[in-house]
Amino acid sequence: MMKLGVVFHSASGTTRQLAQAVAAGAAEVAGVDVVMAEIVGADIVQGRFRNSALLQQLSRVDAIVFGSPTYMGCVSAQFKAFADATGELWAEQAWANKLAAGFTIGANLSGDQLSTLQYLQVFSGQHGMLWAGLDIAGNGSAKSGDATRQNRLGAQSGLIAHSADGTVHKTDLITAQYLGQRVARLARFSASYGKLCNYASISSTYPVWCAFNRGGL
Ligand SMILES: Cc1cc2nc3c(=O)[nH]c(=O)nc-3n(C[C@H](O)[C@H](O)[C@H](O)COP(=O)(O)O)c2cc1C
Repeated sequence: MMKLGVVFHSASGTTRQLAQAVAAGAAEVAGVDVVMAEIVGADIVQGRFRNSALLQQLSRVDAIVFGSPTYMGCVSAQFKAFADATGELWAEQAWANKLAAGFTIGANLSGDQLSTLQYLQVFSGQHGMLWAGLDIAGNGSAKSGDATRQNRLGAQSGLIAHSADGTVHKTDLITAQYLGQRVARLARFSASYGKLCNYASISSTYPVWCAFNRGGL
């Protein structure tokens, strides 16, 4: 059984709704178990994230989707406290070759959410993780040609969402669900065809990778 973790912080609930949608999408993929890990303020003592059980849980998953609201153009302080607490895991590269992806939400349409996604991508890179973005062209699903117009804000390095009033847009939830499903499928693919350990092994699995991208797997 593959395991996919969804790690997120949410103060007023919108990021949590996206996290739940990511989890629901991942859970649709057969053979994938979802581990929800919420970063809460009580786990931060004198500025330091202290929930070692949550960190241990993540060492056992095959893929992690990170979520944070955009605060002042980056992740929230609570998410950053969690990230800083992974320093020892970084030193051991304990999360190397796990898949990673991310999502964020802001109150403004262009409220610097991309900067948050880019931080999540750099954070995953520091851990030697393999980043998966969205394979949906902006404002519409090229894959299915459906009418839901997924990825309405057009970011492809991950999901960017927007809520002006605390209500999460239906399309953002559908896109979050798709992101969870995609990462879960990639994790299962990676397990079936051997670990994507380095660039060389990615090259050697390239034909299979293409088949996956065409929806063949
Ligand atoms: C301290 C603070 C800073 C924020 N900074 C930004 C920002 O830079 N860009 C933006 O679009 N929204 C910003 N927001 C709005 C939040 O990102 C938005 O309300 C989000 O939906 C909150 O997520 P949550 O419901 O999961 O807590 C900020 C909110 C707070 C409280």
